[in-house]
This record gives sequence, structure tokens and C-alpha cells, in this order.
Amino acid sequence: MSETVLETRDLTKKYNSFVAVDHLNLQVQAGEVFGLLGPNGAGKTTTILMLLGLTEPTSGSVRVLGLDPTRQPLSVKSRVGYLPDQVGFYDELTARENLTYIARLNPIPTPQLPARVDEALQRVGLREVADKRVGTFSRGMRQRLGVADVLIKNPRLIIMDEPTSGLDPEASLEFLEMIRALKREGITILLSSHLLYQVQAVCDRVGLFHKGRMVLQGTVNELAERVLGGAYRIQLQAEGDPQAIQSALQRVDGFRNIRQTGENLYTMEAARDLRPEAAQAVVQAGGRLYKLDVQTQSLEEIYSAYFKEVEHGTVQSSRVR
Ligand SMILES: Nc1ncnc2c1ncn2[C@@H]1O[C@H](COP(=O)(O)OP(=O)(O)OP(=O)(O)O)[C@@H](O)[C@H]1O
Repeated sequence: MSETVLETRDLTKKYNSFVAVDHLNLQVQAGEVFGLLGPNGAGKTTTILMLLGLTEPTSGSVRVLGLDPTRQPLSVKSRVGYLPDQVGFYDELTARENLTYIARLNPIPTPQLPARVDEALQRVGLREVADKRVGTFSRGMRQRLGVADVLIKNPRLIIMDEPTSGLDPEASLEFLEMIRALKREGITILLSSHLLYQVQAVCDRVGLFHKGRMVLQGTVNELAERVLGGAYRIQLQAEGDPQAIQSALQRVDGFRNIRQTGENLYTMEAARDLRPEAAQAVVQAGGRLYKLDVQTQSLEEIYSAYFKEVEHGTVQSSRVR
């Protein structure tokens, strides 16, 4: 049975009359990578601060590893790793010296320190450069050192706020690979990011924040179904009577949003890969099929479709439960 590592119930934070986080209900299970998405000012950082006990909720409750961060902030801090978007290190000290310095602030028995520091450096791929000054490190290396820093306390949960902002594509890919490795070790990760393709690449589930509310929550496929009508987009090119082809496609159980997008071009959404059914429909309508493609929907499309709907007032930005 899966274990809930993080749970909020109607968690709310107000700054005077301004509601920064509005009745947030969130559950993250052990071993999951959960992505927090949303435009600037949506409430992601405020949520993270409440999870860490760094700011007090106005109402509602939070449990992190079974602890209440408001009442037990130090216990939460000692068990949860937090990686801000930029980690401060002493440039003139080496990676090993920096980690040793920080590790001394944790309740780790002194004889175990060197081994714990080496192990953490190994896990983030910085063992080779352990004795180089951090001032010579690239931003990607500094971020990985930030992860090594949180790994020293053997956390079961790591919260990362925009961890790849400012990293070049290669460093970002390496960082994402490291997140996958941490997941394989069973570590739960909560990741806040604007970079949707990166979130899609590593997250099991995502939650979309809008004006303090979590308006969508689920796997990328679930969100695609809710917002776009299907997780799969099927595109085909076929010659023949457009009306006959469209009505044949409409008779297929499972197609939504069937559109003619150009001469002999048709696009539709589905919850499953229904390419064989699409091919059959074209043939039944007397058409000649030239091309048939399927794509899974990207988080970018879901995100922009959702905000377009909000703009046009076709969805209410109501919160999910
Ligand atoms: N200490 C504060 N006092 C007053 N308002 C605040 C305070 N901290 C945050 N806010 C407001 O609360 C809202 C949510 O901010 P928050 O930093 O949580 O958003 P975010 O989703 O993390 O955005 P970003 O991606 O820009 O970091 C914003 O409108 C912000 O201006």
C-alpha cells in the first residue's frame, strides 16, 4: 500500500486580504515525483514555505512525513531536503569542504561525516571534482552540489524550487537524470518549475496552480483528457469526400474534437491510440489513406489550452478536490 508523504487539507495563506494560497488539497505518495506548475505569483513558493514550516498557514492543515511543520519545523527541516533555485556556497572552499561544513550543522556523528560527504558527492556525480574550489564550478555543478547538500541528511522527501532555472540544456538534462536516479532510490520529490517539458519528462503527476488555487491535478494523460479531450492526437491525410470521411470518423467510439485542418488533413483527440480505427473509418468512407500519425499531448499544449479557456471564460478557475 502506498504511503502518503505529504498532505494538505484546505491549506490557505492570506497576506492581509490577499489570498496567496486558497484551500489547497494535495496528496503526494511515497516515491512519486510531483510537479507544481503555474504562472508567476500563482502561489507555488508560498505553498513550499508552508510545507517547510517557514511561513504559517492562515487556515487548513499540512502534514509532511506525518509531522506538522507549523508545530515541528525543526523535525521537518531535519528530514526534508529543500533545494532553492540558487544555493549559496563558499566559493573559496572546495566541494568537500563546503559539504563537510554544512554536514556539521546536522546531527551526524563526526566519525561518519567523511563517508557521508563522499557518498553524497558520488550520488550527484561530483566525486571527481570533490577537491576543486566551488568558485570554479558551473551553475549546473553548483545545483548538483545543492542536491548533495540535501542528501547528507538522508531525506525521504526533497522539495525543489525551480531547480533547473538558468541551466543550459545539457546541464538540465543531467539534472533531470539525477532526479530519476533519486526516484529509483525511493526518494519522493516535489518539484516547482516553469519549464513544462522538463516537468513532463520527470513527473508522475502534476498540479497546476492559478491565482492561489490548484485548478488541475493528475497525470499528464489525465490532464490532457480533461483539457484537450484526449491524451492522444491523431492526424491523418486522406483523399476522398471530406463529409463522408468526417462522418465515418464521428461514428468511431472514442474520437473527440474531429477537425479538418487542411486539404485532405484531419485531426482528432482520443483517450487511446485509435489509429487502426481511424484507418478503417477512412476506408469505409471510400477514402484513400496517405498518412496516419499519433502524438501524445504535451504539457505545454495543456497549459496554454487551459489558460486560453480561462481567458475566454469557458472554464471557471475553480479549485480541484
Ligand atoms: N510576504 C508577502 N507579503 C505579501 N504578499 C506576498 C508575500 N509573499 C508572496 N506574496 C504574494 O503572494 C502571491 C503568490 O506568491 P508566490 O511567491 O507563492 O508565487 P509563485 O507561484 O511561487 O510565483 P513565482 O513563480 O514567481 O515564484 C503573489 O501575488 C505574491 O506577490
